[in-house]
Amino acid sequence: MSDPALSPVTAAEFTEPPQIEMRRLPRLLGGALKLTLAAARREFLLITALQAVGGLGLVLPILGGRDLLDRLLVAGAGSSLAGMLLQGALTLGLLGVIGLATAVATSRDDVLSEQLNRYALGRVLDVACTIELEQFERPEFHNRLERASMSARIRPHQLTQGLGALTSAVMSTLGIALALAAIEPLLVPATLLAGVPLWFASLRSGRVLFDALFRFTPAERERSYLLDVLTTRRAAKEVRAFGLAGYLRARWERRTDERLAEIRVTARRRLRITILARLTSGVALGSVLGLVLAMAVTGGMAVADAGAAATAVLLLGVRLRTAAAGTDQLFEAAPFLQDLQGFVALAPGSSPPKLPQPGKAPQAPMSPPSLQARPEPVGFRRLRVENLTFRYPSGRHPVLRNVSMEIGAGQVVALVGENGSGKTTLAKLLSHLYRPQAGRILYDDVDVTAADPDRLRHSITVLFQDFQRYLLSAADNVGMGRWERADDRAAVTQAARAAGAHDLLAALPQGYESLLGPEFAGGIDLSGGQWQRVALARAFFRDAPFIILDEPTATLDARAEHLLFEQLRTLLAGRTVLLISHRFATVRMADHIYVLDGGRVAEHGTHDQLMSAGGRYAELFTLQAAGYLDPQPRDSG
Ligand SMILES: Nc1ncnc2c1ncn2[C@@H]1O[C@H](COP(=O)(O)OP(=O)(O)OP(=O)(O)O)[C@@H](O)[C@H]1O
Repeated sequence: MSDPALSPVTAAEFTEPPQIEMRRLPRLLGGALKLTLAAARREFLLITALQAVGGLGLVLPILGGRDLLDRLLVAGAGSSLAGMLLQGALTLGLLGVIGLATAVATSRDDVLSEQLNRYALGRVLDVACTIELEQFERPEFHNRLERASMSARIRPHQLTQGLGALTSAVMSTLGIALALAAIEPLLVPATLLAGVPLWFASLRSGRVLFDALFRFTPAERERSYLLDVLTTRRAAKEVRAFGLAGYLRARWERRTDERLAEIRVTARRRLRITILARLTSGVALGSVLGLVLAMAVTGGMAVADAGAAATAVLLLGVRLRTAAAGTDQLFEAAPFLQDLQGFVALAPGSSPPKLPQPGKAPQAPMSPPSLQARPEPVGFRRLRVENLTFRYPSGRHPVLRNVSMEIGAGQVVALVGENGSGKTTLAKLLSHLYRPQAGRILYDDVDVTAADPDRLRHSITVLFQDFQRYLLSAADNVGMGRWERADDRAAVTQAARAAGAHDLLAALPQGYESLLGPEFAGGIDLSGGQWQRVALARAFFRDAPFIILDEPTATLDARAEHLLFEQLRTLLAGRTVLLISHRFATVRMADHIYVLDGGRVAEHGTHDQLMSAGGRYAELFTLQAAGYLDPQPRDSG
């Protein structure tokens, strides 16, 4: 999705740091300004106006000060004290107003920061939620995602701070320049020239920082990963059981040392740039002050004028520094924002999923789940797969080669094969999570290989081996199978019953409202098999006509597994089921069985046909069955 506020400068794959060219800067800053206005128009305009008041207001105290000095020197003791006091009070009053404007601007800054953060992170989420799953297989995508997430958090705000500081500095510079021009116009361009080295330094320094962080993204991701392993509950028990904490910690420390070294080098390079720029700027400013002094000494300028001019030149110097601090921020943020814009441009045209409206009755596009009902399959009466070939982006060889199969609506088809033979991958293709490089998927002779996957997935349920454990309420864990009608408590309970999870969930302290997972206050953890029942309930609750179950009973106890498969036919009657399982006792009840071997279909048929064929299936079946039989008595002879 292209966001007008984040229109891409370039959406190319950034394997190299993007180049920021001077001619692109106005466009980039314009884009960033649009982003700010889209995210927080009111807050931004208010803050900018206050900063402008703060900046422009400086001119009056300077001119007021010069007037006071003039009166004192010219009129001496004869001048009116009351008039002078009034003028002094006015000047102080103005300084107060300026201070107030600045204070209010600062106080609104936190809100602005949060609004920008939300908006920019929202655009990052637009990409993360809608981009094809395949991108998550690519390290380059993760590098970009990491940078975009980091940039979204801090860079838009940094940009507005830079813009604010610059606006304020430009306004006050303008004010002081006007005051200086009233004294001696020549001094204005001479003083402003002193700002040029600072401006170039900002540009260069920002670039140096971005290049360093760009180079460091993969290492930084590794560091974050190690931190994650060391700090999350998921990994904590294995880290302890294997005594890995010290080893992993040392790796994290090493990566951190490398990062620190890189940051030191970068900081030194940036410091060199800054020192050089400040020296050049300081010399230029000193020369202007020398000129003022010379003019005063040679009588070219009155003493009061020279005093005010010197003050104005010094103040201008300070303002130029403030402006440089602004441009520092601006040019530091610019390449990161360009990178972010490129990432945001990756979002496909589809809109992000709609969120349920609080308090609004959820729409129910599907009929309430009635697991005993026999709805006609929505998608197909016959699904055909023709010569499917698929390779993962990071893989060297195809994982599936010329796979062809057929599934009739209402059938239970099983996929078996050894570890790594491609079963889960085929399930991912059939649920339209990935697109094959070759071959077709046909619904009743209609090629749906390139159809809108979101629409197709509406009629599919997939329960993966590594299903999610949502740290939400038990009811949510089930209801998220079809969030649009997650409030339908009767249906949630029905799905939980079908999956053998109802008694367990009803017995929790707050029943279905109990929070699952102990990471949040009041949360309760479940056993592996109990979690699997909840995941199965979620799959049932989805109530889709085509159900893909990848090892749905891997962690269920023998009784639960037996019960489930006893009931499966009844529970899922009328639905098409693709069942992946290593348990042949389960597989044998399928209408048709496909055996995968090294990414190819090695054989297929009914259990009886495959057993009579005496091929791979018969071999695996017999091997497993032998494990349940009494061992052969040892030959004592
Ligand atoms: N995301 C991935 N990127 C690269 N290769 C992958 C990816 N996922 C799986 N593979 C590879 O694809 C092959 C098939 O994996 P798949 O998960 O489909 O096998 P499977 O038959 O389901 O195995 P299992 O019985 O162990 O679940 C394996 O060699 C695996 O290494």
